[in-house]
Amino acid sequence: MQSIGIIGVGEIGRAIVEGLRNGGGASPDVFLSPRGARTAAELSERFEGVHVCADNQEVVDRSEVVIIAVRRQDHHEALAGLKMDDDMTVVNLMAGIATDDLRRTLANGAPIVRAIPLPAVRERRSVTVTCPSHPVVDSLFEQLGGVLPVADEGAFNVFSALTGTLTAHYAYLATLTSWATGHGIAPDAADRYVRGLFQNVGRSLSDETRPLYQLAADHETPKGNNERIRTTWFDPANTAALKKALDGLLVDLQ
Ligand SMILES: NC(=O)C1=CN([C@@H]2O[C@H](COP(=O)(O)OP(=O)(O)OC[C@H]3O[C@@H](n4cnc5c(N)ncnc54)[C@H](OP(=O)(O)O)[C@@H]3O)[C@@H](O)[C@H]2O)C=CC1
Repeated sequence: MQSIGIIGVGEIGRAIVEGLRNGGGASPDVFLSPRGARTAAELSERFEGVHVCADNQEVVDRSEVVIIAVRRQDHHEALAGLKMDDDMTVVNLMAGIATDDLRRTLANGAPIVRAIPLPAVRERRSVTVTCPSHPVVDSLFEQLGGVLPVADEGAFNVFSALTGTLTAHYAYLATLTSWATGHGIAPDAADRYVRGLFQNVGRSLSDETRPLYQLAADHETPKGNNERIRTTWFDPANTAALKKALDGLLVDLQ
C-alpha cells in the first residue's frame, strides 16, 4: 500500500499515524483530514510523508485505503456526498456503525472493513479485530501489533463491547486507591502501590500458557484474602450485573 487516508484525526487517528511511523522502515504516505487541525498539523510537522488535506474529498482522492475515525454522530457530515471509486478500501473504526449503515452514507460499492484498533497501536502493541478479513487491512494492523479477523458483525460487536470495559478497570483501581486514602494512607503511597500491584497483573497476562481462571487460582491462597474479596465482592450478583451491562451495550452496538 502506497497511501493511506484518515478522516477524523483525534485520539485514535493520531495513534495510528504514530504507530505507522514509529516502526521505522518504509511506510505509506498518510493524508489527514483538516478537522482536529492542531493534531493534524502537529503530526505533519513531526513525520515525513504525513500531509494535511484541504478537505475530506482530497483525503479520499489521494488514498488507496481510507480510515474513517470520526465520532459516530459526526459521520454523516463528514462523509455524505464524498466521491469514491469502488476500488478503494474503506476502514470503519466507528463503534456502532454497521457496514450497511456506512454503505448507505457512502453510496458506493467500495469494500468496507470494520476494525477496532486501540491506542496502544501507537507502540505497535494492540491486537486489532477486523471484519471481514481483508488482506491489505489485515496486514496494516498486523504491523501495528497483530490482527484478529472475524467473519461476521455479530462476533465483531462482542469484541467491540469488550473494549467498553477498559475505563471501568481504571476506575476500579482508582476506587481501591481512594479506599486506602480513606483509611489514612497518603495518596501518593496508595497510588504507587496500586499501580505496582496491577502492573504485575498486566505482566502475568502475557503468559498465555495459563488460562485466565488458572491465573486467578495461582494468585489465590485457599481461604486467603484474595479468595475472600473475589467471593464476597465479585459474587454471582456482581458477575450478573456486569454481564447485564455488557448485554445492554451489545444490543446498542447491533
Ligand atoms: N479512542 C479510541 O480508543 C477508539 C475510538 N474508536 C472510534 O473512532 C472514532 C473516533 O474516536 P476518537 O479518536 O476517540 O475521537 P476524537 O473525538 O478524539 O476524534 C474525532 C476527530 O474527528 C474530527 N471530526 C469531527 N467531524 C469531522 C468531519 N466532518 N470531518 C473530519 N473530521 C471530523 C474531530 O475534529 P474536531 O476536534 O475538530 O471536532 C476529531 O479530531 C469513534 O467513532 C470511536 O468509536 C475506535 C477504536 C478505539
